[in-house]
Amino acid sequence: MRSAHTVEQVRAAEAELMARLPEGTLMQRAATGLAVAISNFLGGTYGARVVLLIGSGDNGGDALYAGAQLARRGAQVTAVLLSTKTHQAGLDALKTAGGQAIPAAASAGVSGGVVREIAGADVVVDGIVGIGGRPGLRPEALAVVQVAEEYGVPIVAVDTPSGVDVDTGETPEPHVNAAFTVTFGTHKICHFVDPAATACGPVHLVDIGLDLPPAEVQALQAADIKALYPVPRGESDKYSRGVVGLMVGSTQYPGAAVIATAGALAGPVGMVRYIGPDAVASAVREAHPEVVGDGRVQAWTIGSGLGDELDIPRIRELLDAEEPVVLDADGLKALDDAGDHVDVLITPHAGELSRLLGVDRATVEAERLKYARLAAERFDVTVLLKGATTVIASPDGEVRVNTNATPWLATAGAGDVLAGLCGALLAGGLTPLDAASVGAYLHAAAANLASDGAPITAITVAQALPEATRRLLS
Ligand SMILES: NC(=O)C1=CN([C@@H]2O[C@H](COP(=O)(O)OP(=O)(O)OC[C@H]3O[C@@H](n4cnc5c(N)ncnc54)[C@H](OP(=O)(O)O)[C@@H]3O)[C@@H](O)[C@H]2O)[C@@H](O)CC1
Ligand SMILES: [K+]
Repeated sequence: MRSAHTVEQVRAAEAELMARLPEGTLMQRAATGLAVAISNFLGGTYGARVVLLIGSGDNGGDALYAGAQLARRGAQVTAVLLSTKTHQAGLDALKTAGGQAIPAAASAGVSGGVVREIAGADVVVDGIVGIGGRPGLRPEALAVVQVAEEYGVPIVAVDTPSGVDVDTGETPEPHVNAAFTVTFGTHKICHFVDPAATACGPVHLVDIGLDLPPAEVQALQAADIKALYPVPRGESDKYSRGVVGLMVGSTQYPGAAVIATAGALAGPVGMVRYIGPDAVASAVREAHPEVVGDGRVQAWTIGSGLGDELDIPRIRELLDAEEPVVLDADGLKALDDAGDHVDVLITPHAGELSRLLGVDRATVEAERLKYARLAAERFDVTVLLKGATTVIASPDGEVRVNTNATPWLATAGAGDVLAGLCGALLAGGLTPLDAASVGAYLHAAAANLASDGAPITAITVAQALPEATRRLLS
């Protein structure tokens, strides 16, 4: 499991640990981890040209000490000082190791010397701000970051890409887009939640020995997902493994029924029931002869591809019944904030969530964590907000993210596969939070297998689910 803590939690853990250790120990641990990561990225340090962008705080201190270590191993290191305040001991260490420091600005904009240094660098290290920063980049920082972008020099973010909102993952202002990020002690929320997560690139975690409380946001990994998956036992039969009912697809969108059924059949259930118009049911049985009709189920998937044919009173009855429900796509129109929906999992994309909450789509895209949490609380449901990183928020405030998706998964019908699969996982006995976590993970893993760098269709994702599950469970 990967955990992301808030800045406040990190500060408290840091204070507690620093009180027991000689001064500067944590920064040295951070700097060593950073120097190793940069050296690995460069494939060695001798002769490499490294530019450090240094802000006024300890984030700059980390970069300066790491720069000193790289300089001692033969790198040519230049610190660009963005503030009149600089971590003095770090700067002294860099100079002692043979590095140099220059101020960022000339009278108008970035000095020619700084442009030349950046243009010739193999890597730029962003030590502008870390967890003490406010969103956005000040003009002098923005100007040097733009020089690095212009010359295509990769930027390594120290702890966090400067300019992002660390505790929310929002990016309301200009920020660094990192080739990768090296963070310390624990992940921060910006590493997991988009749009900031995308700005981080891959994130390397350096252990500095912090003792941390339960995390605000968690990203389950393969071993966690494996532990949750409902594997049948010797005494299981098709009913005890769970039966999922699908109320999806329509004469308008018959394909959604076929695709969602494929997702459900690849889940852990013993049986799949389909309820819908005769013509659609025939299409489903033609594609999947094992599917049966109406009867008792342990969970429902409702909504994918219902189009205008949705029966809102009937859906509301099912939402108020005992069986847990995955509510997707058009079915979301039946959701109201009056009922008790603790066993309901909704699977909107940003546009659908924006309609549910009455805010515009761009706002939801920009503040994904906030709006996933808000919907979970308002409707008393678990929310799986689809996207490059999926945010899953439960009504009791627990938040998880799924980070293994491929952009190729943005294809018509992929959401139907996910809805069918999540329904099967609910019927298999998982809670909405766990069903969403396992569903999002396997859906993305299947997409990666199916795609392997090429375009995919929803059906090929469903077809890859058994192999993704096999690899997970083996
Ligand atoms: N905690 C830990 O466990 C460990 C932490 N460590 C490291 O320390 C880092 C935190 O250091 P920190 O507290 O000194 O804050 P940090 O982010 O360097 O700078 C804040 C200062 O920057 C300024 N400023 C604010 N916004 C700005 C902006 N948008 N653009 C430009 N400047 C801006 C503002 O100062 P001002 O200029 O306004 O006076 C503010 O005071 C952390 O991320 C990690 O790298 C590790 O060494 C070891 C373990
Ligand atoms: K940074």
